Parts: sequence; structure tokens; C-alpha cells
Amino acid sequence: MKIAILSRNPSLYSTRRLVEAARARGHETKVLDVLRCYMNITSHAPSIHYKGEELTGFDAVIPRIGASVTFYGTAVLRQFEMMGVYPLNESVAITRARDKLRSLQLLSRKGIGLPITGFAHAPDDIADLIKMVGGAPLVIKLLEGTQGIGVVLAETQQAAESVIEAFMGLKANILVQEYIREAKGADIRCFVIGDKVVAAMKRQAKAGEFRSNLHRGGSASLIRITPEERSTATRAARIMGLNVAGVDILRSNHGPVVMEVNSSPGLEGIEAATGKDVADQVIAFIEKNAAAGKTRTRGQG
Ligand SMILES: Nc1ncnc2c1ncn2[C@@H]1O[C@H](COP(=O)(O)OP(=O)(O)OP(=O)(O)O)[C@@H](O)[C@H]1O
Ligand SMILES: [Mg+2]
Ligand SMILES: [Mg+2]
Repeated sequence: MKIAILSRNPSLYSTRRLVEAARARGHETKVLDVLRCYMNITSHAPSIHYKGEELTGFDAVIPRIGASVTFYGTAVLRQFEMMGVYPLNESVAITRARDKLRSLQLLSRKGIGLPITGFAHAPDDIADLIKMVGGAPLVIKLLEGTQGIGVVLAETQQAAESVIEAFMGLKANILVQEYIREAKGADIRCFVIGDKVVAAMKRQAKAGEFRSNLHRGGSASLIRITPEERSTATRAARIMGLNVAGVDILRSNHGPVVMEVNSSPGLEGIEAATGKDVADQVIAFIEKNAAAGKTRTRGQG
């Protein structure tokens, strides 16, 4: 197969590993800087061009689209879809996953366990919003944050009120969430491919920090997950419409709760913590599932 990898940087660990795994399985790969792809969308034969040449003959595309380039990146991916190239994750699903509020609404509709979460617009509603999610301590999050940036723990009612007020004043979209104290600064990253959790790691926040993100100094280790956690993770990925996803779960007193579903989960932390060749499994999934024009939405929407 000829596989395109949309990535801003060929030297990133995840990109290198995908290239390596694809080559080892006998495939041809091309890493494309998504911001250098340009498109002809006017004709009946949609095309993508790259540094002066037209891209043709690709069987599959692996999107590794960073949060800062979601808009342009998903447009390029959609163009691949319209050309009939099989996307590992569909553009629509990636757009969905990038918005935490939209994601939580979709997951709640299907009964996935979630932290109690509230959303409001007007400063006048802050007091009731805080009451609704169970009062302080509580977590306040920017809807489109990543790597733990824009996630705040407000320990008291007063802190919560002023942080929410400040975010609203900046016109930032935030959600307010029950603080899962019993998780003790740990979360579980489940790496889902298709209908399976192929690897899972526990991430523990460093001392004095509640955010377990590796970018925030958290440490990762191998963990055995329960059947309930396993099915929560695979169901969450399926509801989001993602073939490959990093589902982040907290162990709460009311069972596993999903915090978020990531559409471009990194390989470095999970491969190091579990010793598994996740990149190889990603390529194997593409071999099994890629077919021309095979998308649920066919590039629509
Ligand atoms: N409701 C909560 N209760 C307890 N801890 C939480 C809660 N929400 C978030 N955290 C902690 O904060 C971390 C960051 O939160 P979250 O994953 O929502 O943000 P993010 O910025 O999108 O991170 P990512 O880079 O994983 O996309 C989580 O990994 C978790 O450790
Ligand atoms: Mg996230
Ligand atoms: Mg997270």
C-alpha cells in the first residue's frame, strides 16, 4: 500500500514509528506537512498538491493533526476522503473529538460514565452552575485545551467563582466539572484500535499536581484494566466514530468515567510504558480495513 502520514514534523516519535512500522510491513509511506498541502476543490476530480506536485495513488492516510491546525488539517483530510483515500480516522470524527463539550454530550447520550459536567454562558448563572456540579473543589477546563493547559482545580467556592468569572470575561469557552478526588491524581490512557484496547497505561501526576499529563511532569506505568474499563473505552471510541483513539478514564467512586477521547493519541508514552508495538498494530488495522472510498460519511459534513 501507499500510505500518507499527515504530520507537521517527520522527526516526531509517533511519526517515525508509523513510518518504521509501515515500511517493515512492506508499505510505501510519505510524510506530508499538512500546512503545505493545497487543494483544488472546484473541479469534479478533487486533488491535493504538495510542493508543486499532485498527490496521487494513495490507499490510506494517517492523520496526525495537532490541535493548533485542526481547521486546516481536517480540510486537507476531507479532501483525501473525497478523493476516495481511506482515512485511519475520519475528518468529521476528529472535529467532533476536538470539542470537549460536544464529545461529552455525545457520550452522555449513550450512557457512558462521565464526571458531572456543567456549561454556562452568563456570569449571572455561575453560582447555580457551581451548585449543579456539586460545589467546590471543582475542575474548570477550556473547551479546546490540550496537554493539561487550561485545566484548573478550584479548591474553594470563592476561587471557583473568580476563575469562572475571569474565563467568561475573556470570552473563553469553559466547562465546569466535578473533581474526582478519589482518582488521586492518576488517570488511565486506553489506546483503542478498532474495537480493542491494545494497550493501557496509568499516568500519575507529580507531587503537588492533580493533572496527570506527561507534559505536566506525570509519570506512566503499565496497568491492568477491568472489563468495565475496557468496554467503556471501546464504546467511547466507537461513539465518537474514531478507529484509533486515546480514551482517558478516571477511576471514580461511581465507576470508570471518561474525561476525553483523543483523536491523535501519541505513541511514545504508551509504547514506553507497555513495551508494545502499537505502531505495528495501527498499520495492521489499516491493512485489514483500508478500501477505496470507505468512509462512513464519505467526506460529507
Ligand atoms: N474532573 C476531574 N477530576 C480529577 N482530575 C481531573 C479531572 N479532569 C481532569 N483531571 C486531570 O487533569 C488532566 C488534564 O485534563 P484533560 O485531559 O481534560 O485536559 P487536556 O488538556 O485535554 O489533556 P490532553 O493533553 O490529554 O488532551 C487529566 O489527565 C487528569 O489527570
Ligand atoms: Mg485533550
Ligand atoms: Mg487528557
